[in-house]
Amino acid sequence: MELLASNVCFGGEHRRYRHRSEVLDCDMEFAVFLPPAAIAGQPKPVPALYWLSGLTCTDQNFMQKAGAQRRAAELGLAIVCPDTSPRGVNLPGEDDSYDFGSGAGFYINATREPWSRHYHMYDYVVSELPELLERELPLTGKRSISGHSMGGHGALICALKNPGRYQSVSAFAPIANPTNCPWGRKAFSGYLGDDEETWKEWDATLLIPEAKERLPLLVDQGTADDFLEQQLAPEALADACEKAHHHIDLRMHRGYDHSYFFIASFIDDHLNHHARALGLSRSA
Ligand SMILES: N[C@@H](CCC(=O)N[C@@H](CS)C(=O)NCC(=O)O)C(=O)O
Repeated sequence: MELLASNVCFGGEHRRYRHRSEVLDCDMEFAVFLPPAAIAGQPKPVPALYWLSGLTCTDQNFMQKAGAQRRAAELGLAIVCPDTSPRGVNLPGEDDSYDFGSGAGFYINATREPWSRHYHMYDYVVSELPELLERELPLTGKRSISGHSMGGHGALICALKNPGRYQSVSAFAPIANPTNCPWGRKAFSGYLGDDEETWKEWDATLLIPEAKERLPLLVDQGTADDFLEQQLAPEALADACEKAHHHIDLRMHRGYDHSYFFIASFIDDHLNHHARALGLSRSA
């Protein structure tokens, strides 16, 4: 992997890299924050939080706007931010809308042509990227996962579908029941085709009853989020959890919207949640 940039930040380092992804069949860029412990004279391997961003984002939105580095540096936690879709693959229509194609990979594996040639973001974030980073960087191989909106849902399905792979999971304003909202239906019909049966394995709310591992879900949602009613439906996820006795801490925050101002306001709670599960000693 090729180092594109690095910035010292709270005694740690924010780095951007480019690499060739085999599962996406294109070059990808991603960002990593390494806490001071991982870059000191004798670097000590640290666990990693994978952050999946939402529609229109790159690896940079979270790194520049969430303000997560201060607490991550204190905790000794690395943060990995992948991009949100394959890039530069020149599929017809890939840049036509903000909620499909570039910037909108939905962290699923497309099965429908032409998207199936590149759009395997699920395999990328669950397997290829961690395998690469755990080879190349001082990471322990212990992982947690979180994200926002499309990426909040991505985090939920990555954890629900892979028992034992993550120590903890959380989400900000996830698209909680994508088979039942316009963003999700557009993406799933485009990437998976018209047979809605095939959509079910990619919907967190529908995966809850079958979940093999009972990781508690921490979900934060703003009440002034413009997408809350039409797209996000956290109550569908909470209902599914209640029926299946799956623990969920759904926190509704009055007045907060869908932006990174909301994420920045509560990111420390999420970092502490993950640090506890990862056994980091300075966790609150
Ligand atoms: N129509 C909106 C939807 C996109 C949107 O709100 N994206 C969220 C994730 S779903 C985001 O994180 N945007 C980038 C940012 O705020 O930095 C737009 O294009 O601005």
